[in-house]
Parts: sequence; C-alpha cells; structure tokens
Amino acid sequence: MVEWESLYGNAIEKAIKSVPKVKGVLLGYNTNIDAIKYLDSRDLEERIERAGKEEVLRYSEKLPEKISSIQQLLGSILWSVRRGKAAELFVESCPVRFYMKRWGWDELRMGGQVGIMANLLGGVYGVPVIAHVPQISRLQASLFLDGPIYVPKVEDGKVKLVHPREFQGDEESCIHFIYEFPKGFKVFEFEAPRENRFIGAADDYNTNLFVRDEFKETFGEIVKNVQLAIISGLQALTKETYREPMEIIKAHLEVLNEKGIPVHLEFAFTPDEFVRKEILKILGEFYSVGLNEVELSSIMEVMGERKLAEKLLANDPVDPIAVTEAMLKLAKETGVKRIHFHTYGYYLALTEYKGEHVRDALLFAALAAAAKAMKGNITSLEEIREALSVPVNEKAKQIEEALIKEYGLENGIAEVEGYQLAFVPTKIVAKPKSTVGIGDTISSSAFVGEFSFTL
Ligand SMILES: Nc1ncnc2c1ncn2[C@@H]1O[C@H](COP(=O)(O)OP(=O)(O)O)[C@@H](O)[C@H]1O
Ligand SMILES: [Mg+2]
Repeated sequence: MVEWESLYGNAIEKAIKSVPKVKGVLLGYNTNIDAIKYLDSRDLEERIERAGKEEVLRYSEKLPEKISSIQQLLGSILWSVRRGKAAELFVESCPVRFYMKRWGWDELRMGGQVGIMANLLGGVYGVPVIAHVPQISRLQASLFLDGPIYVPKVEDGKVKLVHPREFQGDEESCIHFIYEFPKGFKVFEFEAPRENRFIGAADDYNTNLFVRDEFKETFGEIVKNVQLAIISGLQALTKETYREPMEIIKAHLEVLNEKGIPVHLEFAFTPDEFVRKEILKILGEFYSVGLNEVELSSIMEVMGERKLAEKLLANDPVDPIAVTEAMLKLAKETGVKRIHFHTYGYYLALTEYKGEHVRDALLFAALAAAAKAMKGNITSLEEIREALSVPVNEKAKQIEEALIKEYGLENGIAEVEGYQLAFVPTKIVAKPKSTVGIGDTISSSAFVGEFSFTL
C-alpha cells in the first residue's frame, strides 16, 4: 500500500518552496461581499407580523422568481427554514435592499470566487494576483488582505496596478445577504429540519457577469504580468444574459492562449442548461477545469450521458470508475488538457501530460483544504503543515483499491487511454470550523501548485 503520509509530507515541503516562485495569476470575474446574519426567531416573527403574516406565508409555500417586496424576502427566508433547504434569489428592489442593510449583519466576509482566491493566493501564499473586482466600494476593498493583490487602474490612458484599497473606489457594494439558521430553528409553528441558509443577492453586477472597462480595453497590457489565469463566475449566467459576457470571455481566452498562459475554469453549479452547453463549447479553450460530482454529473447530462450522470450521484463515496469515465468523455469531447475532480474524501486529476507533480499538487491542495476546514482561515503557507496531523480519509481505501483493480494504479498514478490519472485520498476534518470557499481553495491551490512544481 502507498505511504500516503510520507507523500503528503513531501508535497507540502515542495509547495512551501515552489509556490512563492509563481510570478502572477490573473483572476476573473466575480467578487462580492458576503454579509452573514444569524437569524433570531423572535425578531423574525415580529418582522413577519409587521409585514403581514398572510402574504409572507404565501411566499413560504412557493418561492418568488426574484425579490421585489419585503413580504417576498421574509417569505423566502421562511421557505428555507421550513424545508431546511438552501435557496438564493436576486433582490431587485432598492427599498428591500435598504431594509436588509438596516436589518444588518453579524459578520462580513470576502465573497465570490475571485475574492476568495485573491485573498488565498495573494494574501496567504504571497503569489501576486490581478483580480477583477466588478465594483470597488470601500467595504469591498476593506475585505482584501494585505499582500500582492492588485486591480488595474487606468490613469491618462495608462494602466497602473494598485491594491484594491489604494484604488480608492467609491463604487457600489455588491452584497449577498446570507440568513443562516440552525437545525431546530423555530418560527411560529415551523421548525427547521436541518441547518441551512437563504441568500438574498443585492448585486447587479456579478449576477450578469459584468466586466469592467479596464479589463475590456487594456487586457493585453494587464496580462503581461501573469503566468496563469483562473476564471470563474459563469454559473450566474442565463439564456437571457449569457451572450455579451461570453463574447468577452472568448476574446480574453484568445489573448491568454496566444501568450501561452494556461487558464483554469473553476466550474460551479450552473442551473441554466443552455449556459452549461455554451460553456461546454468553449471548454477546449481552457487548459484546465475544476469541478465536483454534482457539477460533473450536470455536464454529463447536457452531453446526453444520462446513465453516467445518474451513476455519479448514486454512491457515497462517489464511484471513481464512473468519475474516470466521465472525465475521459469530457476530455475527448472538448480537448481540455487537465480535469481536476474533487469530492468529499478524494480527488482525481486526468491530464494529457504525465508526471508525479500532478499528484503532489493534489496532495498540497488537500492539505490546504484540511487546514482551512480546521482553522476557518489559513494565514500562511507554512501553517498548512499543521494539517498533516489530520488523518487520511478511511473510506478512500476502497476507492484506491477499485482504481488499482480497474486501471493498475500505482502510487496514485495510472495510465488510462493515453491520459494520466492521478488519485489522492484526502484528509477530512471531522468538525470543520468553516467550509465556505473550500472548493476554491482546493482548485486554486492544485492548479497554482502544479504549475509551481514545473518552475
Ligand atoms: N470537513 C472537510 N474536510 C476537508 N475537506 C472538505 C471538508 N468538507 C468539504 N471538503 C472538501 O471541499 C469540497 C467542496 O467543494 P465544492 O463542492 O466545490 O463546494 P464549494 O465550491 O462551494 O466550496 C468537497 O469536494 C470536499 O473535497
Ligand atoms: Mg466549487
């Protein structure tokens, strides 16, 4: 059997040495503010009474399409509470946004994949990043960590790179109000069957994938400073809104590919099937893609692989042979060179190229994820070492054995139909402090880590 612990130990030492050598990563396009409010049942009941209980209850039976009134807001929150299910809706009305602002929050956090990755790569790993921040308000800027994190600022036709705080923007705040409730949370006669959250997005920018003029006009200039790019935020697009942003993304991909800069797409669940198909069409322009089982399954669905899509969601832990089959189909259909799959308990990477550094980058990513789950936030690259103490997931043994049997996996690596398959069992933190943004931590650490190992 493989000595995973010693492979883990090597991987983190290698990453501590190599990752800071990366000279620049471009991050587009979504950054927002997460404002978290822990609901109080008395307060919520009073607000519902004041707004008109009857109407509110109606919306707690059936969610509105978007939020245009306070009754819809409170009803949607109650919809989530009654079912213990998460939901997210766009808040259209300014008075409702004002109401939410006055209701307040208990915690503010950096939100959006770009914001989260900028703070991790730039603020913690010390890798210079250039971030696309759709709106730079003072509040948004204040959530960026110190470190080599930059946004482009155009002055007299010239691009300067400045820290988001130094940009001194007075733009809108894109706030995602997150209303959290615990299991057993009571509102009138209702009781939450499990803990969850309702999100009201007071955000006109990320929901349409708005791209700033600086990025449209001076993109060629901006990317002179980077060796890698990570793109995310396409999940918010719909059949109605995708056209313009998709054209901009294609233009950006063209520039990046011309310069030989590998681009990673961090997939996130994209409800609109039409948009999913459009993403599939341009996936070959990306070097790499990161996704989980639900996302891979949703792609198999639009590729017409219904059975495989179902198989991916049928078992816990997820059947690794089904995952490999799906990754092979995706790679062959699109030509994407690297697919990084993550699920609870293990990761797989299918690559066109070979080398143990692919596996070692996955190990580094798994440690980063465990450190994040353990501490809520990582504060330095060295600190990730502490996650070595978290045990390797026991259930991953059966996964590894299945891969050995099927593909002759050795030390976590196999050759499958001309591709390399790399597997790692992950370290699972039993009582995580936080799991927000953990997927982004995994994918960005693995992608940047792998590249750094080739420097
Ligand atoms: N307690 C935990 N310890 C370590 N890793 C975890 C833990 N909980 C979740 N993870 C990892 O985090 C990943 C979540 O990523 P993803 O599903 O993309 O969600 P998100 O992008 O919303 O963070 C899982 O696939 C799993 O690998
Ligand atoms: Mg994710």
